Amino acid sequence: MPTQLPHAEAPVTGEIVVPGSKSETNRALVLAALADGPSVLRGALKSRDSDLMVAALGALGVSIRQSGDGLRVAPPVRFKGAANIDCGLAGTVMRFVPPVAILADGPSSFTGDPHASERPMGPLLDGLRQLGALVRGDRLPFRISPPAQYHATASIDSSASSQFVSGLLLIGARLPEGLTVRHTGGRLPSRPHIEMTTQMLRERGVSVAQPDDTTWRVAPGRIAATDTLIEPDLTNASVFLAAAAVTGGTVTVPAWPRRSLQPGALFLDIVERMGADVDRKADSATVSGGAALRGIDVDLSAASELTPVVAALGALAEGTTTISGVAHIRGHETDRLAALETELRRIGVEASQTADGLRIVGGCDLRPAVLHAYADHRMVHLAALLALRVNGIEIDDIGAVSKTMPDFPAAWAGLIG
Ligand SMILES: O=C(O)C1=C[C@@H](OP(=O)(O)O)[C@@H](O)[C@H](O)C1
Ligand SMILES: C=C(OP(=O)(O)O)C(=O)O
Repeated sequence: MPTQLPHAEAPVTGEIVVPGSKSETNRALVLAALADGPSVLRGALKSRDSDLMVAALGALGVSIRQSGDGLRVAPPVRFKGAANIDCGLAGTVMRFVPPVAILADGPSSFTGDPHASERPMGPLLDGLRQLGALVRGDRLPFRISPPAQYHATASIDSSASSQFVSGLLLIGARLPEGLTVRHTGGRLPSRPHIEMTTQMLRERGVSVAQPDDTTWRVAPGRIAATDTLIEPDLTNASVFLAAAAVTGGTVTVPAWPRRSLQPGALFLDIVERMGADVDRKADSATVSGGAALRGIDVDLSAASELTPVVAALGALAEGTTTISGVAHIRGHETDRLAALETELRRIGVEASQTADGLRIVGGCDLRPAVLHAYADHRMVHLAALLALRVNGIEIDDIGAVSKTMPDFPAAWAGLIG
């Protein structure tokens, strides 16, 4: 049954506390599993992607339980091979857990949602083969047997996803001779996510060198157990801030970090360029809409997660918005370029794919429709933003938001009023 999305009868105004970052939560879980003792994570995300990560690490022998206001993660003496690890549609699970599985005492098998087998995996699995693992399959489902002897270098083409590099780097310190990862392909997307990986490793005492733009060297050694506070998810926060921009309202997100490697942090600059007012405080961010938004040219290579929300803003702005640098999002939860083109056209937006992005003509006459989510949380966010201005828009599967924010429908309804 499609769900009607709220229309804004008045400017959207309020404050919204968003849950923890998916990217940080799932990295912190993996690093805690690899650490030299028990760790505690506070502010961790609770959603389908983090549940899948908890279950995956549990299957490898990691103990993870709620303790007070945090998650206590205790690594096993040795990881055990897992009969079945369900990756769902989570990129962080399918790309970060297989490297951990090569440290186990036996083989592990990986499965996922039907569409998960369309997501690129080949370069990561090749990287694991270069480290000595035996891997059967090149996409989900696949099976991994740990190496008899570990090698210390992997050269892979990571242009389809930064997560291949991140996944390998996460285990580097635990290999007998450490690990050198080289990216050999074209443009590497989502570089801030790789920096998030290296920063989180360094925070845990791991030495990571980057001799050049496409090479990372992780020294062998211990990964220190930590007590970590996870930042709010700034990409999910952007959807709420965008609601202010498209309705002339004012929305504040508290606990916005002063400095963050989350790509969602870049949203503030983007929405400002489109004409909204942005107030960056030491511990919050506020976006206010006012005059009509204007279309912009924007390279989202560093922050491709933001493409659906920027596409929604472009559709509701005046003039043309051209998003570039995101060819690889054809391999995200769904082919996002095709999905965005199709769904925007369904309500009357002139949208067309380019070689590496989208061209969106704002100011078209828009009509309501039932939009499709393609199991993609961020396609629901697109529909929710469009519905604020186009009365009657519905979404076929609002449950897709459970991937990173199960509470999105209630939080959205609460804010829109
Ligand atoms: O490492 C991460 O946490 C992520 C990296 C990015 O993946 P890609 O490089 O595949 O875009 C991003 O889009 C994804 O949502 C999360
Ligand atoms: C691309 C995304 O997710 P994943 O971690 O599954 O790659 C996303 O959340 O936009």
